[in-house]
Amino acid sequence: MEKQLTPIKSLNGSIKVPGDKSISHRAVMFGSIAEGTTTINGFLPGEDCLSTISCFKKLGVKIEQINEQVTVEGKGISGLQPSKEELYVGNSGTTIRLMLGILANTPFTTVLTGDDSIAKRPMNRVTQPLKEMGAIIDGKEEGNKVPLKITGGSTKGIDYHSKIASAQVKSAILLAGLQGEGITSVTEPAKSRDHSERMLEAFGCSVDQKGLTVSLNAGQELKGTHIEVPGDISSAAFFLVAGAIIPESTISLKKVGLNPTRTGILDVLENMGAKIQFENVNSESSEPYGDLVIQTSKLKGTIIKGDLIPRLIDEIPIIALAATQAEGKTIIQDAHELRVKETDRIKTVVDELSKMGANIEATDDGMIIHGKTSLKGAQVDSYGDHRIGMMLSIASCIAKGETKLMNPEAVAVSYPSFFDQLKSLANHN
Ligand SMILES: O=C(O)C1=C[C@@H](OP(=O)(O)O)[C@@H](O)[C@H](O)C1
Ligand SMILES: C=C(OP(=O)(O)O)C(=O)O
Repeated sequence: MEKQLTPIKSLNGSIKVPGDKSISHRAVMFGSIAEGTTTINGFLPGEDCLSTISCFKKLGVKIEQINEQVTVEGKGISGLQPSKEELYVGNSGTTIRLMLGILANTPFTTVLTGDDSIAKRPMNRVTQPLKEMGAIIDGKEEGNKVPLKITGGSTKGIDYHSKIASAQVKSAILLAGLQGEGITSVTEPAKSRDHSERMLEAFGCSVDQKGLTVSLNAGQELKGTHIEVPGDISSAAFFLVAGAIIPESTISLKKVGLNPTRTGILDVLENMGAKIQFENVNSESSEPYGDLVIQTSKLKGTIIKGDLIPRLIDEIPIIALAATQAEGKTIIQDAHELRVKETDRIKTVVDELSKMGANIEATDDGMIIHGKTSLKGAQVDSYGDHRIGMMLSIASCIAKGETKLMNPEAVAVSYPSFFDQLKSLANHN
């Protein structure tokens, strides 16, 4: 598919961005291995989270999903049944990596696979520690690439020191450590998102957090509960940047998740000079949220590196666009992880924004952007990466002339209502 996009004069109004993707995945997963019923409100009906539902249904879990409402009838991890077919995770790294952690303790064999993008993404970051814990895993490149075949059993606790700050790695190991025997600890080099830790506690488990180490004891049972999913700050990010860079704009974003392990984008935008107001800050299901109001702002360049990176990893494509509209130089470093997302996001951001006239160069672990530049319409491609598709759509709003976006349908992975919400805020004349 392709989509013709035209410049927008201003963006004004209020929207409720869809539910948080990380929290929606976990609510379905934890509900599926819990005893009793879990109800979820605010679920993200994006393709990635629907893949998670489809995988657990194949493992025999009864799940009913109507738009943002989900009911999961959990029967405990021992209630999962072998799937007759392979589990297809689509485009979703979170689904495959966290499921591997869960399947490390099921006494049967499961085959997992995904789309062309998943086929390129490294899995040894989870399969290697899970093998050490006792799971039997085979796959391409010795268990680094799909399809992967996992036979679970009784795992043993591990004291794992991860080289990368990854919530997917941390969560997979903790989920494996919940069953079997012993204590499981994961230490990371910087703090990654802590939704699993918070939600495990909401499901009645005890999780210990000291500095960069998270530990839990095996033999804990999850109890079904109710989960309220706040809006996804990674989705809100597109409108935060759009509001800041499109003239005469004021956008109010309702009930956006404000977990401090996810709010790096707010710190960066404020640092760049963006005017953001916080309203109605509250908390539900152990996750803070609030309304955010963003106005057109004069931005300046900044440096983004170190411990900040895991707090905004998925927002870097849209931050790069903001940097093209900021006075001065923006440097993004320590972001090697971008190379192994849905696309190589250093390459796709630099290639596609360059086509639109940005002054942007790739480095090994990030990029350097010189602003402020006027962008021009061009033919650009999401390459099937939802975040690249949405970033380019926002870029088209400020570009001179028409932009043709190839593969726009990718946005449905995390934000099916993206184009409708953009339209609802847009003023073209
Ligand atoms: O745990 C999660 O829900 C996620 C963790 C991050 O990946 P890594 O764990 O690979 O950093 C992030 O990029 C992804 O979109 C969602
Ligand atoms: C990297 C992402 O997701 P995942 O790893 O779950 O595919 C993302 O949503 O930007």
